Amino acid sequence: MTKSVTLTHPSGILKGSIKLPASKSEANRALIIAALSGEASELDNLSEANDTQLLQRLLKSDAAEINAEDAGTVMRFLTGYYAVTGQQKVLTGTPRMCQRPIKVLVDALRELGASIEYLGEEGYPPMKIGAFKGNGNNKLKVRSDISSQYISSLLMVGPMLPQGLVLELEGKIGSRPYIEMTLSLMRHFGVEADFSGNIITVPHQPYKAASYSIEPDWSASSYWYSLVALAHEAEIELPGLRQQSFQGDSAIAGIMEHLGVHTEFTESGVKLMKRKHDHHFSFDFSDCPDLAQTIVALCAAKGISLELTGLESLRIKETDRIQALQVEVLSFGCSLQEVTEGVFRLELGLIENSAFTFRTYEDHRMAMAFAPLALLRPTTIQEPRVVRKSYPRFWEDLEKVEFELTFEE
Ligand SMILES: O=C(O)C1=C[C@@H](OP(=O)(O)O)[C@@H](O)[C@H](O)C1
Ligand SMILES: C=C(OP(=O)(O)O)C(=O)O
Repeated sequence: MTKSVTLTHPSGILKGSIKLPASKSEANRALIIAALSGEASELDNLSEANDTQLLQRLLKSDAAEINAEDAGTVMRFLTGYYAVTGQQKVLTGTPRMCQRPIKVLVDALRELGASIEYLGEEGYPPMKIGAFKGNGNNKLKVRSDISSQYISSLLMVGPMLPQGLVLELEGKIGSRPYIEMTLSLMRHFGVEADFSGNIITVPHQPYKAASYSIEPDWSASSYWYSLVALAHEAEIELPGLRQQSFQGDSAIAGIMEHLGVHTEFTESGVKLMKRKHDHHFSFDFSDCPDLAQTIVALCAAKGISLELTGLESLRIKETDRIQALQVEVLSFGCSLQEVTEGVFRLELGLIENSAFTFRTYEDHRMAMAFAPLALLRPTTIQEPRVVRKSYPRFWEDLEKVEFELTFEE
């Protein structure tokens, strides 16, 4: 197992065109919908991300025990899929996955007529899924302030239910663009759905086979934005990204106008160029939680004071991301504190270290958010293999723009 990678960049000048991995969020929805449609859909540009490769394998597997590893979408989407198609499966994951809550989804599926039994702690994987008695209630109230993945999982199986599905979302709607992405892909595969106020209605109807080309991953693009912001000079092209995207993380383009990167949308994708940055930035990450780590690392490095809200879901992701950030920003002499409920402030410090070392907490985004700092100092990232979850070629792509990498076994 590779222990660490140390990165340096001799010139600080970045030029090149990078083929990003495809979005694992889009891919994993398209795979579930294609499996539910029962017809052959043509999915182009499926992600090489482990989360997508894993779901592809699991959907073909007839094993009784299914391991979703550390992939939230795989765990949540397969729970809905197996429950409503009545497949008898034991569904488990990594030790961390077994600490990520799933009660809201399981309660909703049980009301719809699913039989699901917890094999460990109530409310958490592993679970045993059994027969589906599909005459349950189809009008449900569901909390939407913990994870949008529960809602997406329910929506995708909605058209298969005898009476369809009506969801009333309760509480704040976190990660809303991911719910919209689910509905957009469902519509692409021929079903109608309505999202008005906090009510989502999905009538009973068949999915239709369709072809779909998965867009490159806007979340992965965020690391390239950060690299451009930290470089002396830069011109980076990211082919295939679309201005009209299903992905909420395309918000990175607007955010980075404040933090030192201008985006030009071209016929073939985007071109990133350096520009002046603000000295203070405030942002609500409720719609795009996966961008928070990139922005915290970048602002700490560039000395941009930062106020963040909408971080509630970060504590139950691959790691407790707030805690991980609080520890790692100490390398810059910075501190990340909750100043009033839900409001975090990054207090700036002095960068005194001659080199950086960052821990990654089994979280791909910790590795990729902090790697760009190698443009300032030699930077060591521990457990670099974590990137395989969403962006397995991340280290090779850095080599393409002349980073020098030394792996330690
Ligand atoms: O539906 C999806 O594809 C995702 C939804 C988000 O999770 P939450 O809804 O749990 O915030 C996001 O953080 C995750 O990376 C992918
Ligand atoms: C939170 C993430 O993934 P998931 O919840 O699907 O494991 C992520 O990729 O940042």
